[in-house]
Amino acid sequence: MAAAVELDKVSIRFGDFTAVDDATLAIEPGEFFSFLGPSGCGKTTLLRTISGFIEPTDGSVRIGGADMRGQGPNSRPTALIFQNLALFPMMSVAENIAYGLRVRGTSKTERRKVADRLLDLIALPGQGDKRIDELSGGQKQRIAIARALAVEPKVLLLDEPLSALDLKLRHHMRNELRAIQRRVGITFIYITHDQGEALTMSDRVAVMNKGVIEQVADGRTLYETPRTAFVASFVGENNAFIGTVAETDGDIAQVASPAGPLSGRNLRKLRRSSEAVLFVRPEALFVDAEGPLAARTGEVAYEGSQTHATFTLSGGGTVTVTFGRGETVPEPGAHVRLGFAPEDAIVLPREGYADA
Ligand SMILES: Nc1ncnc2c1ncn2[C@@H]1O[C@H](COP(=O)(O)OP(=O)(O)OP(=O)(O)O)[C@@H](O)[C@H]1O
Repeated sequence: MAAAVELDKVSIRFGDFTAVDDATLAIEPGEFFSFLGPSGCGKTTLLRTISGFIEPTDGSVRIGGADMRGQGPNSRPTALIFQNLALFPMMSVAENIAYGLRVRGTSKTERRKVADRLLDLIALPGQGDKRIDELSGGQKQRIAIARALAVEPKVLLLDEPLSALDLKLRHHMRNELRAIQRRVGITFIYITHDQGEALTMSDRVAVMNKGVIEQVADGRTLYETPRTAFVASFVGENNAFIGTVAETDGDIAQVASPAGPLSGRNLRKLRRSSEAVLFVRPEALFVDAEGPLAARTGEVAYEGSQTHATFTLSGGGTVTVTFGRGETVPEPGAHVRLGFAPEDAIVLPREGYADA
């Protein structure tokens, strides 16, 4: 089967500015796929290119195997849901859902049937006669999804659809969206700058930085084996040590950093003298009398099952450490040494790492 959406060397330029640089990837049918990156990294531009509002400057977009060049948004098998949902307040819920069908000339009876079926799907059965302003934010969100699904797109494109909702509802809607996607079985392409959102919902995530797709992988892979310093710092919390590779030994590299020599997995096979960043996650650090890092305990925050503590390093800089239940957490002000297993740290090229 052809991929649902393929990007082949897609670049998008606005004058001299490159918003998307040489993007190549294939999104599978039925996949929940996210583009994740900070504001301005090119996510929306890429989504608008897939939906046909922008033509790529170079490269091509294929949907279901067909080249989309010259096809406008209305002739593509995609539907786009914006941040601002643009539901029609004067129409009932059912009329909103079936709006796209009315435009296509579908009969009233058929429209009602489709609306009722979609209301079941989004877990709002029998709500078709309500007015839009009688609904909660999360319900409106689901209506917008039902309205997009009514025209039976092959691919649903979602542009930060949860960003206007409060935190609790946003978390709830993550599960809802994922459940709806499983039920309809079509491809969802989701863009967000919220890594929690991307990681919890998606089969795979493309992490973007300044117009470049830096890594495409499932959430666990992004967290455990990031390919670039940007991905390591953007996905999940991480402690970073900038330095130079002093030695390599098999899969391990030692980085000379202001905090002293530190060892981690040399995933990108960096050679001696390469500029590097060693990353170690807060949960991989622990108090260790023999550890390489001399530190003074700063703030300690108890959060039930975990405790987060910050430490000021004697070589400069701070690190965050997560302690599990039952682990002894040093008192604020206490001088300790911290350590970690080299297998739990990653050494990556410094290139593109902003926090210099
Ligand atoms: N029509 C345009 N003309 C010129 N520059 C543009 C245009 N559209 C987008 N850009 C620029 O391209 C870059 C990427 O924009 P885009 O909206 O794709 O980012 P984004 O990752 O979706 O960010 P956000 O999360 O803030 O929406 C930005 O620097 C933006 O200013």
